[in-house]
Amino acid sequence: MHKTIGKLAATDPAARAPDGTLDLPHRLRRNRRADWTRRLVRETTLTVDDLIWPIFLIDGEKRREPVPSMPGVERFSIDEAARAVTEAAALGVPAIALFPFTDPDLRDPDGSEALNDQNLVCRALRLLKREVPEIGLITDVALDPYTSHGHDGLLDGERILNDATVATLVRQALTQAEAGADVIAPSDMMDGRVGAIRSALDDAGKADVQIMSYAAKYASAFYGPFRDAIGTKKALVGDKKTYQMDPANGDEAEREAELDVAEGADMLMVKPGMPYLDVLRRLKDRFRMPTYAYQVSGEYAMITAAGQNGWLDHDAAMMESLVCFKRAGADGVLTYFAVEAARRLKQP
Ligand SMILES: NCc1[nH]cc(CCC(=O)O)c1CC(=O)O
Ligand SMILES: [Mg+2]
Repeated sequence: MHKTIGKLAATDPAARAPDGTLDLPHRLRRNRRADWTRRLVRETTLTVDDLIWPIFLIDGEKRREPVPSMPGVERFSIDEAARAVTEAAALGVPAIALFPFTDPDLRDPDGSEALNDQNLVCRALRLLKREVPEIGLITDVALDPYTSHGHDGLLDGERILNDATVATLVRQALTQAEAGADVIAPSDMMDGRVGAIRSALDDAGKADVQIMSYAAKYASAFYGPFRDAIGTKKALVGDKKTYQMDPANGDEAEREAELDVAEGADMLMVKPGMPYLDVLRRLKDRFRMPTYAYQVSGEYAMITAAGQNGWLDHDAAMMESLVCFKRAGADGVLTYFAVEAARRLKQP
């Protein structure tokens, strides 16, 4: 019998046997002593079903163009995208998210290319729906790939116009749904856009199209490489702090999510990922919604660059980061590592 049950054994001198053995009733290391028991007590698992792969699109044919600040990530012309997405689907990745690099000549202050049903995203949607029907297609709703000033909304001088932007986003969402988007993902952070998009989709006979809301999207420095990838970094005038959230705020994330749930969001997202795991946990616990984390471009760049320098073990850091999203409450992760991670998960 342990003399010390209920006490802190190690601080009780009586608990120490003459040979120095601690008289411990609880030894948490017992469950960790071999691989089989570690597997048996594991609380969360990452599977390929948890992975959403964001990809970048460019115009042209047979083109794959590296993104310098995201080593290993390429922009695809849509024929190449079909090839890459076919491979992702074969690995079991359930969904992809599409982001266009728009020709600067097609960008204007109103982002009108967003409403063109022949734009890069719409053409990719139609091709991918035909060639890879088994994968889910998620599209980003926001104007930044299409505006000459790089903002997600319409500007009046330096002011982002909320309600006028929402009207345009609704039309962008309908254009994407018409072209074959399965999930509309508004990333713009305008107030009221989820409700407006939901009712417009329903009125258009698109009640089956889901909405994944970027409910808590922060004004983050970690989006830098993404803005390189879609070519908005040089264009962007000022910053996005009047619509994206202050990284210092957590309660406000709950209010953002609460409104999006009330407006009809099917899924919630927190973005960025790793520095915001507390926000993820709060939203999951409070709303019990399907909740996703976006491991953004800057997070990808950090892990990849440190791996390339030999400063950390790339694959181990990648897999650890992904399982930690699950532990923090994510139902899935948007990650540029999706295909690499899926390949690793396939290994015996
Ligand atoms: N609406 C734009 C958008 N959608 C996804 C990302 C960032 C994704 C990433 O960094 O990987 C951004 C960038 C931004 O808000 O400036
Ligand atoms: Mg909101």
